[in-house]
Amino acid sequence: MAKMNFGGVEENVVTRDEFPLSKALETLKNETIAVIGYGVQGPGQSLNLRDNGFNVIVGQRKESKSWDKAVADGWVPGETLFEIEEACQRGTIIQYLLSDAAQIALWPTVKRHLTPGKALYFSHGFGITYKERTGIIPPADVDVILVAPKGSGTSLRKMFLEGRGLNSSYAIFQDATGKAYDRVVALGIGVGSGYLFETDFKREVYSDLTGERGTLMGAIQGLLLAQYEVLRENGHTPSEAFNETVEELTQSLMPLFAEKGMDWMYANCSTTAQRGALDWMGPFHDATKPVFEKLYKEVANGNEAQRSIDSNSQPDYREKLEAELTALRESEMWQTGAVVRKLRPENN
Ligand SMILES: NC(=O)C1=CN([C@@H]2O[C@H](COP(=O)(O)OP(=O)(O)OC[C@H]3O[C@@H](n4cnc5c(N)ncnc54)[C@H](O)[C@@H]3O)[C@@H](O)[C@H]2O)C=CC1
Ligand SMILES: CC(=O)[C@](C)(O)C(=O)O
Ligand SMILES: [Mg+2]
Ligand SMILES: [Mg+2]
Repeated sequence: MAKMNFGGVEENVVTRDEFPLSKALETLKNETIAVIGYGVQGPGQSLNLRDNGFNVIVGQRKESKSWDKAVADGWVPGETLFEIEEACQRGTIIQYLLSDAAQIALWPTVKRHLTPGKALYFSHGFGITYKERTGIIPPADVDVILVAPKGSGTSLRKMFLEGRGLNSSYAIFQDATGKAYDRVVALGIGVGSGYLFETDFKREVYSDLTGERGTLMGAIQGLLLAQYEVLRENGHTPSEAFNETVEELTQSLMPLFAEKGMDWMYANCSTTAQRGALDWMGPFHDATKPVFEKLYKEVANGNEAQRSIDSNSQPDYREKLEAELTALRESEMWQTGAVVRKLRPENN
């Protein structure tokens, strides 16, 4: 494990140099990795593992679109693709990648097949951390481990195919076999992680729920919408409002701070922009910090988890989410976005 200095703070990380793919393959050579669920993370992780040469099978409900997708991706029914229960029985490592709500429903099935020495793997600290609400309490004689890619399974796969890697955190909740560390790190490398950083299940889920509700998804949606509305209410065209709010951000400025940091973005903008942005950073920070504090509290007290369990356990949760996403897609702002994307020269 390498110690790295992050802005003055030392952390344990695992890099591909110190734990290469060859070592991961050797570590897991006698294991059957059963990836349960073929939604977003399932395809990304299982396909990367397969392409990396691991012994991997998929478990998915037969009467589902995801089953058909798995077949289309080359998983063979009866050989590498099974009903969930059969995959759990065959796997020595069970990667539990159903939606967090479905993990509660299927837990009795999975638990039956957690015989001594197997490993139970999560990509989210949810089920274990909120165990009073989920009922997910693994037997004591299995390893319980986590690799949480910090991004969508779609990006995990795309970046793998581009020869890149998405960073992941890893954690060990229970080391029954003495092999949990090697197993978790080998799996983290195998699924296509960039580097791995250490966490525990609770810190993973608290930070993840905060991040996706915050800057990664919820906060950015709210922030962009607020600016777009103000520009529109003051007579600016959709084209101007969208370009000045979203297109310039994703196409010009975000790539700059992705490449070399926020200061690099500043250095490549006008001194007019730099002066104004540095001045307005403060008011935006002060206006949003209390919202982030409230959000973190709601995560830590379990309310956010309960809301998610309650809504995503309803039989029609997919239809309800889809209706909300349709409304978002059909809003003026994102209809404008569709046209703006179509007008990108590379899309013509
Ligand atoms: N979506 C992502 O990219 C990320 C997800 N995660 C975590 O990975 C895990 C999997 O998440 P996703 O891939 O988003 O899951 P998902 O919402 O795409 O669902 C995965 C699978 O669950 C199955 N499923 C749903 N309800 C079911 C039921 N009642 N019975 C049987 N199967 C059912 C679906 O058929 C689907 O194949 C979760 O713990 C999530 O928090 C972590 C990082 C990113
Ligand atoms: C993609 C990711 O890591 C998220 C936003 O946390 C999730 O999909 O749960
Ligand atoms: Mg996440
Ligand atoms: Mg998440």
